[in-house]
Amino acid sequence: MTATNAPILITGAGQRVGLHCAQRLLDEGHPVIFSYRSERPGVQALRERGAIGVFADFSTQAGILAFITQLNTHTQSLRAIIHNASAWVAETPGDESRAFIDMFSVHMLAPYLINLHCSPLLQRSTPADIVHISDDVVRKGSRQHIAYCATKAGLDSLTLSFAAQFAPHIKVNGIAPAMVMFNEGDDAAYRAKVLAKSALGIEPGPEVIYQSVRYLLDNPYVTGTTLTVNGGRHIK
Ligand SMILES: NC(=O)C1=CN([C@@H]2O[C@H](COP(=O)(O)OP(=O)(O)OC[C@H]3O[C@@H](n4cnc5c(N)ncnc54)[C@H](OP(=O)(O)O)[C@@H]3O)[C@@H](O)[C@H]2O)C=CC1
Ligand SMILES: Nc1nc2c(c(=O)[nH]1)N=C([C@H](O)[C@@H](O)CO)CN2
Repeated sequence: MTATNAPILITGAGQRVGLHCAQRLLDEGHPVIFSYRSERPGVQALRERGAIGVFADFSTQAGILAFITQLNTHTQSLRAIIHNASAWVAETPGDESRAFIDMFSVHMLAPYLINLHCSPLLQRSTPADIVHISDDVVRKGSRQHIAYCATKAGLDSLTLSFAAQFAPHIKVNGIAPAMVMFNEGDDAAYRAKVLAKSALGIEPGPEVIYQSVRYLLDNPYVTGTTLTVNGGRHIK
């Protein structure tokens, strides 16, 4: 059965990139289901536009499976799944394992279980896509975010495996951004340091990620690919 306008699921859409992409998908007429963990103004704003918010804490298997159960009460098909939810946590002395386990769970276990359990929903839509949002830092590693980088590298591996597993009906791709938007607490010195790392030297904002999502959803001949969106960090 081909769903005419099946919803798009985007995780971690309460703020920043996920919120922007959810808003843009709504702008373009897609029904949206989104996951959130904390009540934020963005969560209410999406609800007011008719999007369905589903609570999710992806830090445990139980939380992931509970989300999947809830999701299935809201829809019988999905046009796409965008795995955006993420924790960017540096190593904290004495608590390294907790951080690693948390980021393994949100960056790898959640996409893995959601893809496996929700592929039947995607099978009911044509076309159908999975998008994993990773990080350009996987390309060379990170001294300050070892566990974060390793778990994002695992997500890139899931892109390749699920692309092979789900072809030809479901396309599976990744997006690997470098800095697209700073965090509120980032001071001027940090911002200057980060901007100097790329050839283009700008803070582009979340629209560049939506443009990448749009390309992947609209292109029928791209799968198993991860788009680099990094301002030319690799040539600097
Ligand atoms: N911002 C940037 O410059 C860059 C971003 N990226 C990637 O792009 C994506 C979007 O980035 P950005 O918007 O900054 O992301 P955020 O840091 O704003 O995180 C997005 C959401 O993920 C949710 N989240 C975190 N941990 C969990 C969890 N355990 N369970 C459920 N939800 C969770 C948070 O929900 P809540 O707030 O409700 O707790 C948060 O709102 C991410 O995958 C990120 O790694 C990659 C490179 C650069
Ligand atoms: N979940 C998140 N992941 C990342 C963030 C973020 O704010 N949340 N930010 C970055 C930085 O911008 C980094 O790219 C700067 O070099 C990376 N990942």
